[in-house]
Amino acid sequence: MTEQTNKSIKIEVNQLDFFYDQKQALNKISLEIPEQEVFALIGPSGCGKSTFLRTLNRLNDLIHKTSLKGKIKIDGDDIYHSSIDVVQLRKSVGMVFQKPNPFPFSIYDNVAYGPRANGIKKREQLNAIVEKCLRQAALWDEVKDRLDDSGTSLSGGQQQRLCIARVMAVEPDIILMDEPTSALDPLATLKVEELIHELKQNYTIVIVTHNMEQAARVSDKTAFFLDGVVVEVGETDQIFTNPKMKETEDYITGKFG
Ligand SMILES: Nc1ncnc2c1ncn2[C@@H]1O[C@H](COP(=O)(O)OP(=O)(O)OP(=O)(O)O)[C@@H](O)[C@H]1O
Repeated sequence: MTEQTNKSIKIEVNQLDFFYDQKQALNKISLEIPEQEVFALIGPSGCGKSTFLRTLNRLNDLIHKTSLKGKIKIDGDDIYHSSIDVVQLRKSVGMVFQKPNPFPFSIYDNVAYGPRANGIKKREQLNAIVEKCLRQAALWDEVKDRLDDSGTSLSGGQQQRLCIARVMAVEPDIILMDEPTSALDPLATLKVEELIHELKQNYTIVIVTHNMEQAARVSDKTAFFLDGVVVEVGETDQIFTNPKMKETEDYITGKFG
């Protein structure tokens, strides 16, 4: 829940339109996402939440025949400007997917992969990064004696925390999460939610979730999407207890979606 409201704006989205070929999936989205908060995106299936999330690290660029209008600024820089290094952008805007997707390597190598790719070769340095990230991901105690085991040998919830550790190892500022707990059981979900709460001290987090209780539990601000439009955005408490728009109320009370 919100502790303070005077944080600086990390991500500024202005009049964003997004198209898959001729089909418009996002329509005039304008949002401000403050730093070191959790920002939830909710709305019925197909309303554009994942599309929006992927515009923030330009992952949609990889999809054929897509186009975009409007502006997205991160720390004041237009991330679609021709001078932007997209590889660097994706390092600073990490992503955790719906289904845990560890590499078929050891637990250690999953976390060390990004730092190694960035040129870090010294074993002690890699050891320190691996331990720090696994601790931050609240996984260290469960895996410290089996770092050489395959990442895929972990439980689903552990795999998702390993993926979060892997993202953190490249030192992003922003972590995007696309339904990160939808494949997890309630206990594993709780652990990941606790982790999200811890992580916002250091990161700006944008999370897509279908789980209304989860949005209410973990986020500071919430945007309600419908048919590619942001119908309402505000403090999570307000959205869930006193929504201004009828569509928001109908959705959060389960009347549709
Ligand atoms: N790769 C794609 N090519 C063409 N259309 C797409 C593609 N991905 C998404 N869409 C369309 O864009 C619209 C928004 O989809 P998106 O996946 O962003 O919605 P969502 O709110 O995340 O849905 P869900 O909650 O089901 O994951 C939908 O109409 C979808 O069919």
